[in-house]
Order: sequence, then C-alpha cells, then structure tokens
Amino acid sequence: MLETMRWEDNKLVLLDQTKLPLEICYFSCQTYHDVICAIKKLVVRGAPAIGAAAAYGMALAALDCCRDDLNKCREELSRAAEALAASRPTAVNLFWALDRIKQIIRQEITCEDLFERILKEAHAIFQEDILINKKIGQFGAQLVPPGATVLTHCNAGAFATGGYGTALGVIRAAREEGKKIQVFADETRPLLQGARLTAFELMQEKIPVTLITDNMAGYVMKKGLIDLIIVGADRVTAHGDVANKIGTYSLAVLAKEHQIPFYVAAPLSTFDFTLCSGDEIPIEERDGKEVREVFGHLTAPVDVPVFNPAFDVTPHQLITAIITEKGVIHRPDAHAVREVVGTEN
Ligand SMILES: CSC[C@H]1O[C@H](OP(=O)(O)O)[C@H](O)[C@@H]1O
Repeated sequence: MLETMRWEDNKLVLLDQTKLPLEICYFSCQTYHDVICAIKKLVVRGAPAIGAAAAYGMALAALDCCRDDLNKCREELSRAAEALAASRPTAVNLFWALDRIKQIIRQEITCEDLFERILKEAHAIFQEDILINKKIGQFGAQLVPPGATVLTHCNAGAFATGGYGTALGVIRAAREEGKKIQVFADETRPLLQGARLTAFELMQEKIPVTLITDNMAGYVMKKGLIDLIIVGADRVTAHGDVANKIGTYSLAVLAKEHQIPFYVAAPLSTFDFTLCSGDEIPIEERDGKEVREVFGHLTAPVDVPVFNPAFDVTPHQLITAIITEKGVIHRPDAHAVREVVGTEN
C-alpha cells in the first residue's frame, strides 16, 4: 500500500491524493504553509491523516524558527498552530494533534531541543494511528459476517489515516480472519474520494469492490445487496452524534428504512467530548467550483449558485454501533460512550 506521508530530509512528503488514481505523485512540504495548502486542497485528507500532517507541519515550523530565543520561537509556533488550525474546521483530529504539539511547546525545554521533541511527537501520532486502526479493525471484524457485502462511503482507508484505515481497516481485518467480504463503494461526490481512492485502495489489494454512484445507494439496499454499512468519521460528540462526509446521513436514514446495520469506525482522537449535540459541529463549506465542475471540466452553468457542505451529521439514534480501539459502543448515547471510552481522549 502506498504511504500517505513520510518525513524525509527534514521535509514532509505527502502522497498527492488529488492526483489519484490516474497519477501517483508526491507533494513535498518544506514549510508549515505548504502543509496548510496541502490540507486545504485535499492533497492530504481524512481526519487522522490531517492531524498527523499538521503535527509534522509544526515540526517544519520549529525547524524554521527555533534558533536561540525560546520566547520568540514559542510566539512563531503559536502563529503556526493557529494557521494550521484554520485550514479545515470539521475533523477534530487536526485540533487534537495540534494540542499534543502545544503540550510539548509548553514544557521547560531549550530552543535546540524543541524541533526534535516536536518531530518525535509527530512521528508518534502517525505511528500510533496505524496500531489504533488495527485495534479498531479487530473489534469491527467481529461485527462482519462471513460472506458479507459492505457498503462504504468516501474514503476511510489507509489514505485517510496513518495506514490500514478505520472503516476499510474493519474490512481488511475481516478478510485477514478469512472472511470473504465484498464492498460496494459510493463514488462520493463532489470530490469522488470513493471512486478515486477507496476503489483504487481496495483493488490494489484485490478486495472485491463495486463502484456505485451516490444516488444508487438506496436502490442497492432495497434490492437486498447490502448486509451492513461501515463509514469513517471526522468528529464524534460525547453523545455519539457523528460528522462525516456529506451523504453519510442519507445512508443512515436509508439503512434504518431497510433495517441494515449502520456502523461508524473512529479512533478516540476523533471524539470531541466538549460537544454533546452534532448540531454544534462546524461543517466546512467548500468552493462551489467543486460542484459546478468535475476536475476542471464545467458541468453546470458557470454562474449557477452552489451550496457545497463537505460534511453532514448523523444523529446517534441512527447508528447501530461506533467501533473504536477501546471497544464497540453499541446503540451509542452519552452513557454508552462513557462506558466504553470514558470522557477524555
Ligand atoms: C478516517 S477519516 C475519513 C473521513 O474524512 C473524509 O473527509 P475528507 O476526504 O473531506 O477529508 C471523509 O469524511 C471520511 O469518512
């Protein structure tokens, strides 16, 4: 599997996900400004991957500013953290990762050591994520019957994380247990993460995948082709409401109508215990060009008004279970979340 990112020669090298699946190329970040640009353009995307990239962005900022005056360095790092935090509003992993780096900066430390300590923490965030995804996979695989057909949305796979994936990690783990699983993948308009990334990722590993357009999801459920749905998350509240790629809520409503289990796979780093209701989650609205065009090809009137929310919120009442690295939160609500994951992340 292609690496989502790697630290090389004091640069952050990102797999350029805007070019997949047609081109495999890399975007080299030499400054934290480069990382901000990469996050905004979805060169790197997916809640855990965004968090890891931002942590490495702070390492680049420290490399650039940590000379001698610790206070000056801390001021510059504070500006870098603020700018990185403003790159995308919904995925809470971005802020969780930056908070971990800020804890390093607050410690009694010399300017010389700051860069090394921040880089070490960024590596830890990246490598921990892969291990966490494998734990999520192990818990989630128990919910996947042999021979099941799983519908997924967007890309919550290796490309969205440090590796292995959350929703796709459950599928990988089930197959590693010998279960014959096949996947239906929503293309996921407007940026087609399902068509471009999930289909590509699964075919690379010869995991049977069928691509459908988003508006086919109800039809395949009604035809009885789908046994369960597994999606990722960008933010989970203390009550278990989930923000995820736009179209996820529609799938949850359809799943309820067709009595199909609806699962969310998410690490604790995607939980935001400061929020109870999903209505409080900031939903990113992106440029209308993403809807008017398909990768530069105009498919609508150039001046047609567009509404382009990148995420929606699925209330916990529509979620069968949330799969985490600490266990499965069945019938999620405030109590069930506390029982399994506590109230801190
Ligand atoms: C494992 S998090 C993946 C999550 O992130 C995606 O959004 P985007 O591609 O805009 O970063 C989508 O919501 C996925 O479920």
